[in-house]
Amino acid sequence: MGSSTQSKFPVINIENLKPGTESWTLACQKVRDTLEEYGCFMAVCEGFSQDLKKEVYANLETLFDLPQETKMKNTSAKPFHGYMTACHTRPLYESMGIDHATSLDDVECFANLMWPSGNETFSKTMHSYANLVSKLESLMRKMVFESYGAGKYHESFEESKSYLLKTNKYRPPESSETNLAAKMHTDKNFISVLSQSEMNGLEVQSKDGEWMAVEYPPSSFFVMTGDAFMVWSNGRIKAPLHRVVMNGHEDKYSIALYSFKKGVIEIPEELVDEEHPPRFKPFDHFKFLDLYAKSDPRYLDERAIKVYCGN
Ligand SMILES: O=C(O)CCC(=O)C(=O)O
Ligand SMILES: [Fe+2]
Repeated sequence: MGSSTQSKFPVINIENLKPGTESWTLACQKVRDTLEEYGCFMAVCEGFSQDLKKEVYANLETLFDLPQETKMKNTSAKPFHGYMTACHTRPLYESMGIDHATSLDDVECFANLMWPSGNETFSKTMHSYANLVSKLESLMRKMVFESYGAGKYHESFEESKSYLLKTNKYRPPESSETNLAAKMHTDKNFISVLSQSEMNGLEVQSKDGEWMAVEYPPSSFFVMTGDAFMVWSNGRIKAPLHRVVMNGHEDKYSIALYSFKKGVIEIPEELVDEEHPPRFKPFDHFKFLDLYAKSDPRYLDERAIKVYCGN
C-alpha cells in the first residue's frame, strides 16, 4: 500500500454544550465548518473512559473468538447488518453487525443468538457503548442542522433514524498477502462514529489525495460523514474516502455506529437557492443500500450516490 502521512485531524471537544447558549452557536458553526472542509473530525468526549473502552474491546475479542458457525447465525435482510465473514476479496476482515444496538432488548436478543444462555456482560457493555455514541451522533446532526438554519428537521429525523453497531476484526496479513484490509470507500450512511482498539489502521484521503493515518487521542471518537449526509447538505459536506491498512502484527478491532434514515432523504429547502440548485434527487436510504450491496457495476465505488440520485 502507498505510504500515508501522520496527520492531525481537527479535534473538537463536544462536552458541556447547552443548546441556546452563545457557546453552542459557536460550536455548531465550528462543527459545520470542519465537516465542510474535511468531512470528518476527532471528537473528544470524557464520558468515554479508558475502562469502558477496555471492556468494550475485551467483549469484542470474545465475540469474534466464537466458532464461525455461531457467528453466521447473525443474519439480516438488510445489507451489511449481519455477519460478514472474511472472503477472497477481503481476506483480513470480518464484521458483525448489531442492529438497533441502542435497545437493550435487541442487544440481548443478539447475545442469546451467540451464547446459549446469553451474555449479560456483553449486552450491558455494548448497550452502554451504543447509547453513549448514539447521543454523540444525534448531537452532531442537531448541531449541523441548526447551523444551516434547518434545525426544525432534527425532530422528524430522530423519529425515523436507525442505528447499526458494526463491529470489525482485522487480522495481520501473511507475507504473501496484501495489507489492504478494507478497500477505499465512502460510507453510505448519514454519520459514522468510530473507535478502534490499540492498533491503528484507518486512513482517510485528504482533498489533495494524500492518505492520512487516523490516530485516536484518549477518550475520543472519529466522526465521519457518509454519502447520505452529502445529499442532505446539497453537496456542501463531502463524505471522505477512507480505507484500512494493516501495518502491525496484531489483530485490530474497531466499532462503527452508523446512522440511517428509514424512508426518503431530501435536501431541505433552506439549503437550496439560485446559487445552490439541488444537486441530488430525494432518495430512499435503504433502497440505495440494497442496490449498492448488490454490486451492480454502476454502483460499485464512491460515485454510487451520484449515479443513483445525482442531478
Ligand atoms: O475499521 C475501521 O476503522 C473503519 C471501518 C470502515 O471503514 C467501515 O466499516 O465502513
Ligand atoms: Fe467505512
